Amino acid sequence: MHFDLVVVGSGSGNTILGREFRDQRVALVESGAFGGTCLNAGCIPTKSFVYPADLADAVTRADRLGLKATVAPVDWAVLRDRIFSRTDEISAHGLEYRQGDKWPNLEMLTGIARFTGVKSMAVDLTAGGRVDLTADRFVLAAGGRPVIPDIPGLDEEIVGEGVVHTSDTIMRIAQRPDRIVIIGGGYIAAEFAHVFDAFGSRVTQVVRGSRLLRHHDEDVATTFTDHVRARYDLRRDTEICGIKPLDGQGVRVFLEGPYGEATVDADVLLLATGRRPNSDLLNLPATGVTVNEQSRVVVDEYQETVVPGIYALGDLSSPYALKHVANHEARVVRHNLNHPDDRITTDHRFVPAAVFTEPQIAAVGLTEQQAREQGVEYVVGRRDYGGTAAGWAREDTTGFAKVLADPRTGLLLGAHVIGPEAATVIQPLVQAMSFGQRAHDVARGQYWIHPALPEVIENALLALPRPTG
Ligand SMILES: Cc1cc2nc3c(=O)[nH]c(=O)nc-3n(C[C@H](O)[C@H](O)[C@H](O)COP(=O)(O)OP(=O)(O)OC[C@H]3O[C@@H](n4cnc5c(N)ncnc54)[C@H](O)[C@@H]3O)c2cc1C
Ligand SMILES: NC(=O)c1ccc[n+]([C@@H]2O[C@H](COP(=O)([O-])OP(=O)(O)OC[C@H]3O[C@@H](n4cnc5c(N)ncnc54)[C@H](O)[C@@H]3O)[C@@H](O)[C@H]2O)c1
Repeated sequence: MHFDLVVVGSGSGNTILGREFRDQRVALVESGAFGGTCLNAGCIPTKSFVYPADLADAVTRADRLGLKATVAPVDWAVLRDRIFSRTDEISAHGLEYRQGDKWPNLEMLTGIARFTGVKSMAVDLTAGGRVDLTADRFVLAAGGRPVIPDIPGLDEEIVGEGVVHTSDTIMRIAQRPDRIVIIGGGYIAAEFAHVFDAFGSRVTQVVRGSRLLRHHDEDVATTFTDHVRARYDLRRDTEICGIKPLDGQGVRVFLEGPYGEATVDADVLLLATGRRPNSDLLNLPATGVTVNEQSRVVVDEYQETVVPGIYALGDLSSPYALKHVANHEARVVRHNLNHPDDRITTDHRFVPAAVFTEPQIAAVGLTEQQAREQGVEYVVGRRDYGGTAAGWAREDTTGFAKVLADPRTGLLLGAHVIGPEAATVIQPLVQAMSFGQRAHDVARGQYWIHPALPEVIENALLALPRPTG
């Protein structure tokens, strides 16, 4: 079969195939659940667990506000089914839509794609059999998957099947675990530790280093780590020496840390030790597409690989494994496929990110450590949520906003927020950086609704010294 365009991956890749492609012969290949990670096992289900977890956590801590309240035992199955009944339906409808009458020019192939030669591909169909195809152009949007760490006693075969899970399977488990061990100190670990702790599980989190979220600004990471230590059992500077599934009784985790050797028994073990691109599944050398040291597909500023006509996007190629980045790159690729003589470039200048944990964390631009390491001159403005009326209302004692700016121009270099609704509160700073607005202009050139949370941003901006240039 020959196609004008083949898209591999139905996550962000699915958004490529708009109405402009109705008169072309196109194929969409997907090996897993239609709609990709964000819909089926990523952003959407996790945040749908995080929101009720935020509510439960707020109730548990409401006594500081003078409110006596408790959370009844959480009905995990009800929560889980509310979330997945919606996402599974969206996934099924997406697949039906692509298979249906509205797209007679589209071949929906369910199976694993791999290159067999230059611009030729085989798809091993899930239902059995194989389809061989060629195409003028390809979009590779095959995403990534969890890394399974090398731990003595951990057989990859058992991951997802009972007691050992990754983010791919943990949200669909039959019941809420009474005890969970989470390995890793990044985004996924932080978000699930919050969810399970808020729902009443006994959480033990194991990290190799001394700080959680170590790529974040040090002040934020330290504040968050201290907050977590007071909330659940955090084992820092600790190695996992082995695991042993216990017969029908969960799992035993062997640890070695500053306190010596220890064991922790749990009903469930969650591996949250990073993700890797799926580039190894595509047999890329057959078509000449290259990958870098992190196994990410190499693309230029147009999202094109070294092979003309083969584009890549999202977690497969991007240094930012974030859905808003994959969406942006997909828009760039779609434009460039449609306007080969007037292509646009990807803008990765100011990529924001948020960790939906408690307290929420959001960041954009340089951390203070990066500014120092890169020899970038900077000044800092920092203000606590507790110094604003909205912070008083919440009795907030941990949150703050911190901004870094160029001392001469007053242009923002970075922003870091930890506290209530940080992911929303930071947005004016993403805007300011994207449009080249100066810190003092942002602070004083507009009204800030009183008494609302973004006043912490206004105050942090005003805490910056006046630019000298
Ligand atoms: C638990 C979790 C929470 C997250 N939360 C957030 C968040 O809050 N905010 C945020 O911005 N990002 C979040 N992310 C990251 C976000 O989900 C990803 O960045 C985004 O989904 C990547 O989109 P993509 O299109 O590149 O890949 P995907 O959505 O992963 O799509 C790739 C698709 O390709 C398919 N595929 C792979 N190989 C092949 C092959 N050989 N043949 C055919 N099909 C193939 C896969 O089955 C998959 O469906 C989260 C991720 C996880 C795991
Ligand atoms: N809110 C969001 O935007 C969001 C949420 C979840 C995931 N994501 C994306 O998914 C990516 C993957 O998330 P993640 O949390 O798995 O990765 P991560 O890179 O954020 O964190 C991985 C953690 O695992 C630790 N680790 C790695 N190997 C280990 C080992 N062998 N033993 C013990 N610890 C080990 C690392 O030190 C680190 O603390 C993120 O980087 C992010 O881009 C985003």
